Amino acid sequence: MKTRSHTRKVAGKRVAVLGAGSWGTTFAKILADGGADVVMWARRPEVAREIQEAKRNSDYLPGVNLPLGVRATSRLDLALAGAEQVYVSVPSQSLRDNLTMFAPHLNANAIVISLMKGVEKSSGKRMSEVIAEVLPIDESQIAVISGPNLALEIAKEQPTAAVVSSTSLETAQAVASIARNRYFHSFVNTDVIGTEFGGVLKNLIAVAIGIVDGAGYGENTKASIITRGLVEMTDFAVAFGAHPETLSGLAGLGDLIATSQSPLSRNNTAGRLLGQGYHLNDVVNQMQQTTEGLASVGPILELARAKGVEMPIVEQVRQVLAGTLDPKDIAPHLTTDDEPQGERTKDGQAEGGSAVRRAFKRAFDQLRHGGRGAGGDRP
Ligand SMILES: NC(=O)c1ccc[n+]([C@@H]2O[C@H](COP(=O)([O-])OP(=O)(O)OC[C@H]3O[C@@H](n4cnc5c(N)ncnc54)[C@H](O)[C@@H]3O)[C@@H](O)[C@H]2O)c1
Ligand SMILES: O=P(O)(O)OC[C@H](O)CO
Repeated sequence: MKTRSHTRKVAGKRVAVLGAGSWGTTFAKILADGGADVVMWARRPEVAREIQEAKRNSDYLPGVNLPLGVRATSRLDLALAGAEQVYVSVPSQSLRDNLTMFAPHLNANAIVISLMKGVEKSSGKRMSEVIAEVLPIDESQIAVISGPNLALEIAKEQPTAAVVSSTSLETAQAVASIARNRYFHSFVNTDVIGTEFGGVLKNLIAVAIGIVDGAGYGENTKASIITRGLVEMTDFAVAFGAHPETLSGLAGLGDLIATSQSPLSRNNTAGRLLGQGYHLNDVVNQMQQTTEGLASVGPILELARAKGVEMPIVEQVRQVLAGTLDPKDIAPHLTTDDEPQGERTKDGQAEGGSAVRRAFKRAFDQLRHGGRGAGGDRP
């Protein structure tokens, strides 16, 4: 009953999904099943044709039938004509060039939503930053979506949730009201930095988990990397202005659990192959889909260094990728040799003075005073 009335409310909202890989196609299904009028843009005409005519995308979502209402084209002008919301899902390293192509066809008032989980390798910028730089739109017209969202599970309509984040709460809510259906629930927040970095950073920890898995280690090792990995994610994101509670929400811990545990994750799979001893080039050649974590390691470590944030797990992932560390030696969170007894050797409740603790206090104060800028997952 609730679903039907929601579907009526968003029926006819014209939206575009740019990028027809596994996530773009799955997201088009989410939107169409929520009642929106969806047109996809696929770079390759044959992919657009298969979606348009057979309602299938067999390269990326084998065995999945798309809703009859999903249309597809390889012409950007047709995909973007009249679109009030534009969801972008291309590999992060191609975003800037793609945006330049999108710009002339974009409605001036459209909301642009990033579905991506990478940073630009050359600049270290988040996807929403690249969008703000290239497109002639206001910051309040930009949103990002992140969470525990393995495409194939969602394409099979297994229930999950995500966070829609925008510096404008109104924009986040407008997007959440469309990107929602009986199997996909969208929460909102205004912590764009935390939401985006959550999605980027969990990929790196998922690669680490894959490496230890491939090297033959068991659940204790993986659990300790997940736990200490979350600390690294939180320290990093908070140093850049994120709210710590966002990192313990769907876009942080939630996505970290999903990505670290699932064989469906490309990041986890790439890590496992590295852990089994394959060379990075062979792994990249073998992965036929976007593996954002591999490109994010370098820029994230550079950003971390600039802020004085320690990321021992991500650093050792870099060394495994570079071939300078044997995967069997990856357990940085457990090593205490040559370390001063300081923040790095602590776990759990930090003592006064840590960045995380200060940020928690800030966020709590903001919440207490009804601040709209808080993170976390809100209905
Ligand atoms: N697959 C998932 O489960 C999932 C879930 C959440 C977020 N994401 C994120 O979504 C983004 C896209 O990932 P995906 O899983 O759809 O990847 P994918 O590899 O399945 O598909 C990528 C798509 O982009 C196209 N493409 C490749 N190079 C391009 C270019 N230069 N210009 C335009 N299009 C190009 C490919 O043809 C393909 O259609 C990534 O940032 C990823 O982290 C993926
Ligand atoms: O397949 P991955 O590793 O890119 O992960 C997909 C999603 O980000 C999981 O939320």
